[in-house]
Amino acid sequence: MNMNHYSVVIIGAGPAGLTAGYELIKQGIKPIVLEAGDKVGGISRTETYKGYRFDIGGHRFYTKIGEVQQIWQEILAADFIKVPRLSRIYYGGKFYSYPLSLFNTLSNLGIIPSIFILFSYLKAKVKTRLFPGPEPDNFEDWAIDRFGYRLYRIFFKTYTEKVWGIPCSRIRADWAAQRIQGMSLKRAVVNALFGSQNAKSLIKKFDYPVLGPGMMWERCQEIIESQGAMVQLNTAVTRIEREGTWIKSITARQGDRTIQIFGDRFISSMPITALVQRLDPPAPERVLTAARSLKYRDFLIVALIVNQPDLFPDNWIYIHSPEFKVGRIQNFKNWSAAMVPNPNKTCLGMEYFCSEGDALWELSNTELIDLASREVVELNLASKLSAIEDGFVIRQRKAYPVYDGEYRQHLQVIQEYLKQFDNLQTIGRNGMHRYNNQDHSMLTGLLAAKNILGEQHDLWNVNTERSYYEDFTKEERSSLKKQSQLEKLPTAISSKVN
Ligand SMILES: O=c1ccn([C@@H]2O[C@H](COP(=O)(O)OP(=O)(O)O[C@H]3O[C@@H]([C@H](O)CO)[C@H](O)[C@H]3O)[C@@H](O)[C@H]2O)c(=O)[nH]1
Repeated sequence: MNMNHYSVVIIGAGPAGLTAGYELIKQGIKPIVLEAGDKVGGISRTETYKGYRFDIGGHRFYTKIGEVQQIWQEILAADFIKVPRLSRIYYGGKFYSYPLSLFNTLSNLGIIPSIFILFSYLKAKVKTRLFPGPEPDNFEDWAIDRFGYRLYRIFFKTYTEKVWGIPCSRIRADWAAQRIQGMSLKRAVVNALFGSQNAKSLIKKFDYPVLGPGMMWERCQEIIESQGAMVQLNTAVTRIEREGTWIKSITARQGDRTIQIFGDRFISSMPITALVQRLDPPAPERVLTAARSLKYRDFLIVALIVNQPDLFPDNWIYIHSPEFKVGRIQNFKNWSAAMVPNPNKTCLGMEYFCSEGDALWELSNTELIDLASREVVELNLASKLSAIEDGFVIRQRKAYPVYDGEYRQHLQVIQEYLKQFDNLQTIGRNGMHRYNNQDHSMLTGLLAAKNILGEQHDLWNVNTERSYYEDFTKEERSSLKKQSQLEKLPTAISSKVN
C-alpha cells in the first residue's frame, strides 16, 4: 500500500473542495485533493458528448458574496460571457414569463380565474393577519399562507412535488425559507408593473463561463496543480481512520490500488452520511442510524441533439404540468453559443428528478431518450420526432439533500458528533446536507481553509447568516460591479497562470 503525509487532505473536487484548495495554495499550503470521479467540478462539471457540452442542471454565476465573486474573477475573468436571463414556466398548455409579468399571467389565466386567485390570496392574508399562528413547519402551509391556495397550486405544488418526489406537506418549510423566502404576490405584481424601477429585482443577466461551468473548475484544478499541489481523480475514499475524535488517515481506492494518506487537517465535501459510515472504528450506533436516515433526491439528464437551429429563446423552461415527467428543460446554446459545435443544431437538457431505483431511474438509456423525445415534441418545443438525431443520458446520484420532516434532528445528531473532531471540517452541499448553491458551497470551502489558517468561522452558519436570494438592490448590484471591475486587475495567482 502506498502511504503519504499531507498537511491538509481535501475530499471532493467540486466547487467547495476546490475552493478550499485554491485558498490554501494562495496562502502557501499545498493540500492533496481526492476526487472519486473522473473529472473535477462535482455537480458543477461540464459533460461533453460528440462535441456538445452540457451542465448537470444549469449553473448561473451570480452571487452577493464578494469573496466568491472575487475568486470567479481571478480564475476566469476573461472567459466569462454575460448571458441575458430568460426563463418561463409551462403550465396547463401555456407559457408564463418568469419572473411573472402581469399582462402575460392575466392573459394566460383569464380574468375570472385571476379574480379567484386574488381572492384566495386575500383570504390567506386576512387569515394570517386575524389569526396569526406559529410559523408553518411544512412547505404547503408556508406557501399557502404567503400566496393563497390557488397560486400555490399553479406555481408551487406541482413543480415542487416533481423535484422532491414527496407531497409538499412532507417537505419542511426550511427549504422554502432558504430558497424562496423573499417572494410574495405583492412583490411579483410590483415587479411586473414597475420592472427595474422597483427597489429590488431579479437579475436580468448573469455571468457564465464560455465553455460551461466545468471550465471554472478545470482552470481551478490547473492553478492548484501549477502551485505544486495535487488533485487526484478516480480516487474513492473507502475508510477514514480515527483515533477517538482525531482523524489520522484516509484509505482510498485508485483503480486496483489502495492508498493510505495521513494528514494533519481534513476537509470533506463527500456526503456527510458516507463520511460517517466510513469512519473506522465505526461511529456510535445513534450517529450511524441518523446517517442512514438522511435522504437524497437524485436526478437524470437526457441531452437531446435536435436538427433545428432555433427551438425557443429561453435559457431554461420549468415544466409544472404534472402530465409531463420532465421537470426542466435547458437550451444550452442559449447559455453560450460555444456549447454546441454546429450552429444549425440545438442541444436540450431534459431534466428528470427521480430517486435511485425508482421507475424513471431504472429506465434504460434508450427508453429515456424515447421518453424525452416524445415529451419535447408534445410540448411543441421541437417540431417532430425525426428532428431528434441523438441523445445521451447522465445519471447524477445525490443531487439534492432532502429536507423532509425528520432531517433536522438526524442532521443535528451527526453535526454534534462531528463537532468533536478538531481536525475535520465538512463543507459543501452534501458535506453539510444543506441545499446550497454553488456560491454558498464555495464559501464553506473558503472559510474552512481560513479556519486552517487560524481564523474562526462557524461553517454551519453559512447561508443562514448570508443571504441566498437572487434579487439584488441597486446598491448591492453597483457595489458588486465596482468590485468586479477592481478584480479585473491581475492578482498574484491569476497572472502566474495566464
Ligand atoms: O465519496 C465521495 C463522494 C463525493 N466525492 C466528490 O465530491 C464532490 C462534491 O461536489 P458537489 O457535489 O458538486 O458539491 P459541492 O458542495 O462541492 O458543490 C456545490 O456546488 C453546487 C452545485 O454546483 C449546484 O449549483 C451545489 O451547491 C454543490 O453541488 C464531487 O465531485 C464528488 O464526486 C468524492 O470525491 N468522494
